[in-house]
Amino acid sequence: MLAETLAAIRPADPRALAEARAHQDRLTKPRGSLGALEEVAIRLAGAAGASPPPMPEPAALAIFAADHGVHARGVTPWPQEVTVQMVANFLSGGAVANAFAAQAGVQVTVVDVGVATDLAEVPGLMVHKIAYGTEDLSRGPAMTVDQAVRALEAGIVVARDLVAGGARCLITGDMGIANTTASAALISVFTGKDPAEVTGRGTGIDDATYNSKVDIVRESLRVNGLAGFPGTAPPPSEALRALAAVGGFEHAAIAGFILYGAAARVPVILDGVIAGAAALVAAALDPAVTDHCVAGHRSAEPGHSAALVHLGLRPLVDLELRLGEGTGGLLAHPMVCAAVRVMHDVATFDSAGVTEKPV
Ligand SMILES: Cc1cc2ncn([C@H]3O[C@H](COP(=O)(O)O)[C@@H](O)[C@H]3O)c2cc1C
Ligand SMILES: O=C(O)c1cccnc1
Repeated sequence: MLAETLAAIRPADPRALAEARAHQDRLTKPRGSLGALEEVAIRLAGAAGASPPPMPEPAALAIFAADHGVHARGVTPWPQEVTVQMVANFLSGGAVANAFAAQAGVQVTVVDVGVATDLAEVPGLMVHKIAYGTEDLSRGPAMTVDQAVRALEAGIVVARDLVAGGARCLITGDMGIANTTASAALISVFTGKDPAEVTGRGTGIDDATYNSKVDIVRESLRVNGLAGFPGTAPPPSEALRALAAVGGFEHAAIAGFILYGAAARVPVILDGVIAGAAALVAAALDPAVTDHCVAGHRSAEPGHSAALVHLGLRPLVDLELRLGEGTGGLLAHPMVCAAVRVMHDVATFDSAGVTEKPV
C-alpha cells in the first residue's frame, strides 16, 4: 500500500500553476495585493492540477495518538496517562482542537496508532494500534521498520477513508506525551541540524530538564547510528530506518496521511512541530509531497522553523502556539478557503468593467 501510494504521487502541474498565476493577475485587485494568500491559491491549483482549484472543504482533522518509550527518561513533566485521557477529552468534545474545529466547521477523527492503554473503537475513534507505545529511542530503535511501515499505512488508510467520506482537505493532528522529543530527533536527522538547535521545551520544562532533553536527543542519534548526516538529509533508502529509530507511531501515521493526500491530490494542512517532523519523513520518501502541503502555522518550537525552512513552506499563522492537536492547522483552514474562494468568486477587470492599470 505504501509503494502504491508513493507511485501515485505527482508534483505540481506546471500548466495549472501558470493558469492560476495569470488568473490572479486578471482579478479586480492590484497585482500581488493578497500577498501570501495568492501563493496559497496558486499552490493548491498546482496540487489539484486545475485552476481554479476545488474548494478545500469539507475538511477533516485526524488526531493521531500514541505513547513514547522515551517518556521514561523524564523529558516532559506530564504523566503518560495524559495521552489516553486527552483521547477521551477529544471524543467528548472538550479539547482546544474541538473548539477550533467547531469554529472552522471541521470534522474531528481520533486515531489510536499506539496509545499505551487498550481503547475500544467508538464513533469518532479509529483503532489502528501498532503497539502499546514505542520503545525508548535513546536506548535503541523506537520501533521496527515493519512497525513504521504499518503505522505509515494506518495513516494512509485513515486519509483514504476520510477522502472517501467526502473530505476535500486533510488537516494533521497529534496527541502523545513526550512526542516533542521524538520530533526533535527526527528534525535533527532530516535537516542535519544539531539537536541543540532543534530541541524545544514542548509543554514547558525547566532549564535542567531542557538540557537533559537535548542530551537525550543527541544520544538517540548516536545509539541509532544516525549522527552521520551533518548538514544533509539521509537518502530516501535511510528515511524509513530513521523514522523507525527515533520517530513515534503518530509521526509515521501522519507521514502516511500526508502521502495519501498528495497521491489523491487532496491538499494537506500541516499543524505544528510533530507534523513538521512527519512531513520531513514524507518528503524524504518523495519530495513532490510538499507541493500538496500548506503549512498551517509556525509553532514556538525551534525545530518547527527548521523543518519549515527545509520543506520550503511558509506558515500562514504565527501566534506562538505550542499545543499541537491540529490547532494551528484548524486556524489556517478558513484562510486557505478564503484564498481559493477568491479564485472562484472575484470578478476579472474585463468582466466587471474595471479599468486595469496599464502595466
Ligand atoms: C493537557 C495536554 C494537552 C495537550 N494537547 C496537545 N499536547 C501536546 O503536548 C505533548 C507534547 O509535549 P511534550 O513533548 O512536552 O510532552 C503532545 O501530546 C502534544 O500533542 C498536550 C499536552 C498536554 C499536557
Ligand atoms: O508545536 C507543536 O505542535 C507542539 C508544541 C508543544 C507541544 N506539543 C505540540
